[in-house]
Amino acid sequence: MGVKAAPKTSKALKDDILEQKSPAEFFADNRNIAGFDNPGKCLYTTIRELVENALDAAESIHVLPDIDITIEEMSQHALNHMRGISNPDRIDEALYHDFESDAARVKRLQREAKELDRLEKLAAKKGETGDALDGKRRDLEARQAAAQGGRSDKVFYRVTIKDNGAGMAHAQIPDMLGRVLSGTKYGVAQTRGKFGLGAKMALIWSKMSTGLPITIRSARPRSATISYYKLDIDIQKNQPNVHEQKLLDNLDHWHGAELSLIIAGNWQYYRSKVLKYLQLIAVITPYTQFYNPSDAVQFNFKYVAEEEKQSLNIVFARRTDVMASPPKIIKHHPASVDLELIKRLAAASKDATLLAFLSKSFACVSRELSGSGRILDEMQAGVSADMTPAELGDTQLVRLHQLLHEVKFPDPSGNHLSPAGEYNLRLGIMKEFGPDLVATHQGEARVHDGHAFLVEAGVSLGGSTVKPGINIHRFANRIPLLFEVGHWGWGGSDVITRTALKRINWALYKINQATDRVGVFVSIVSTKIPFKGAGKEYIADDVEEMQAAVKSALQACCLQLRSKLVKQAAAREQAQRKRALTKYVPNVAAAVYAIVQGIAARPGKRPRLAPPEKDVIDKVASGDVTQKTLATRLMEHIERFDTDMVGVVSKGKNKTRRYTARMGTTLYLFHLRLLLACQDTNPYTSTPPPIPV
Ligand SMILES: Nc1ncnc2c1ncn2[C@@H]1O[C@H](COP(=O)(O)OP(=O)(O)OP(=O)(O)O)[C@@H](O)[C@H]1O
Repeated sequence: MGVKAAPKTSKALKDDILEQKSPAEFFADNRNIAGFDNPGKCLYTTIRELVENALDAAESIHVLPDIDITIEEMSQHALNHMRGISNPDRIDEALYHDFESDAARVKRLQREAKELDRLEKLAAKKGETGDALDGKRRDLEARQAAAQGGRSDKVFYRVTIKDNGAGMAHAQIPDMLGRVLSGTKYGVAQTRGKFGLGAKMALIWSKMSTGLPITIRSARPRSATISYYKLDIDIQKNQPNVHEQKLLDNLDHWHGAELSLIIAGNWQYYRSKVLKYLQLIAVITPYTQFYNPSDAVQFNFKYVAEEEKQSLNIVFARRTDVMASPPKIIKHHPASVDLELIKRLAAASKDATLLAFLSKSFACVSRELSGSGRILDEMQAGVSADMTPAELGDTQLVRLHQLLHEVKFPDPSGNHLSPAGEYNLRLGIMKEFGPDLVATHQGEARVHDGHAFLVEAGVSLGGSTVKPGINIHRFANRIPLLFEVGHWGWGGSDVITRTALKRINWALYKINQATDRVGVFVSIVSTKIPFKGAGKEYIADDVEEMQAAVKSALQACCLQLRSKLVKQAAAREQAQRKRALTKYVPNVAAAVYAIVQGIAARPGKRPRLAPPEKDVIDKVASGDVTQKTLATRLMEHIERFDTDMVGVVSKGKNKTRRYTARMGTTLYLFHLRLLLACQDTNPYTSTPPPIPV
């Protein structure tokens, strides 16, 4: 049998081209992973990332944050001028025409709008929020505006954010801001930042959209100098590219950081999201202020448009200086470490024995467990107590990993976390939304994957800017989450949204989820938030402990509201009852007075009466009791009866109604007899007469 000839097509056998990408290149190619989807979203996420760094920096040195945010609009024309590029006139306009005719485009957009309306109606019917469709709606509106001759010109923005935080060490600035995946927040601590990515993504976007570098001014507390840098990032090499650096005199003893960069964006369609984000930051951190205490300002937000009338200057005023206690860095809990981490910790450890390594490197490993050598005895695998961690072999490390996950260590307590606090949350909600009622609750610390987490919730009712229905506001490590609600109809699911919409029976708490203006605020803090994606936009609904914690925090708020609502309803009913009865008092007093006066005017034909009725007739005859006296007595009776009713209202609506009806009958038929007595003293100071059924 002959050997088969190799196929002629040598093309298929050529080696595939092997390429490598730096982390910066990867994130530049996949910007959406980090929340940099389109120009509008890029502008929003840039502001968000820089504001969060500013807040982290101020809180890390326990200084009340003072943040200045300025967004300056810049046309392509102005940007070209800045970059020294001329703005030539177009020679051949036809080159710029679209292939789709204007009429066809308008028709297509109308079709898309109809489809979007249909999807939104469907979502509303299912009781789902329309957040998942928000982006689509905004995108469509942008295209509609462009089709109708709106502003289609690319717009650029200079974003400048200045804080009064810890600043950065001069030598570290290039790496911190010009090397993807570098940062100071990788430890086990609750921080807004986590990945060492956000500021670099803003820089990558500025490089991709305008090619301009970022400028940085920064000073550490008590530093005599201010570091000044102008740098960009070499995306292929993932390394900073410093254009200019110098040290300036710090004459004002300033500390903090000021970052300024120019990026493409779309303010028009992301304006509401940016303002909403700042409003929610003000809810969850209502304690920020200008350094000058007389200037009670939290955020100073300035939008400078090319046309003066479109500019904005918004101040989010501070309400309190009660700052949340700062989060603490803790050690790894044994249940949270993976094999790789154990290897790294063991290799880096300088401890002389394994016992010392276990008790010093991990949280919640008590002396009783590590000190007595019980864990080491359990390890077996040839391990002895006097070995150093660096001497552990691969199999021994695997065994240690297994043991750390199998032995029941106490849970982390959660006192290293920094929740906003019920006081701050309530204040923030009151200040930003002005609701009629608000209830807040902070749950107990719970644990997921060896990391403690805490859920705080607030539920509000009313507020002039709140839409009817359930309005959900989500926070994670005190960052507002505005996007990717994770709709189950549109992929994914978010634990807060899903719990509020599907796991709470609002009617049980006397809340109408369709018509009442309900604000739901849920904040989760942890050393590890199980975010889906580097954009940190939502927390998946697959962690049972978290579902349970969110649900119980919301239920606790709802219970508080329920009792307030019941009391309010009782007070309202009481007022209504009083109004209804009071209305008849003048007529009844006049009618009764006329009858009694008639009897009094004919003394011979008076019925045989005993006191107190006889006394009344005598008093009417002598003029001591007038129509006014009767009216006053009736009013006193209504007042007194209502006071008695306060204790009855909690017995249920039907009982209250029956009681009210009886009271009306009593008042006008039976009690009249006694009213007529009209003694000098009020007859009702004694026990009221029995009420006829
Ligand atoms: N305003 C600032 N003040 C002080 N340090 C800052 C400031 N901005 C950034 N930094 C430093 O630069 C580092 C990198 O910031 P970057 O935004 O890239 O990532 P991160 O905040 O650590 O994490 P994440 O990507 O999750 O936001 C931070 O860890 C911090 O040490």
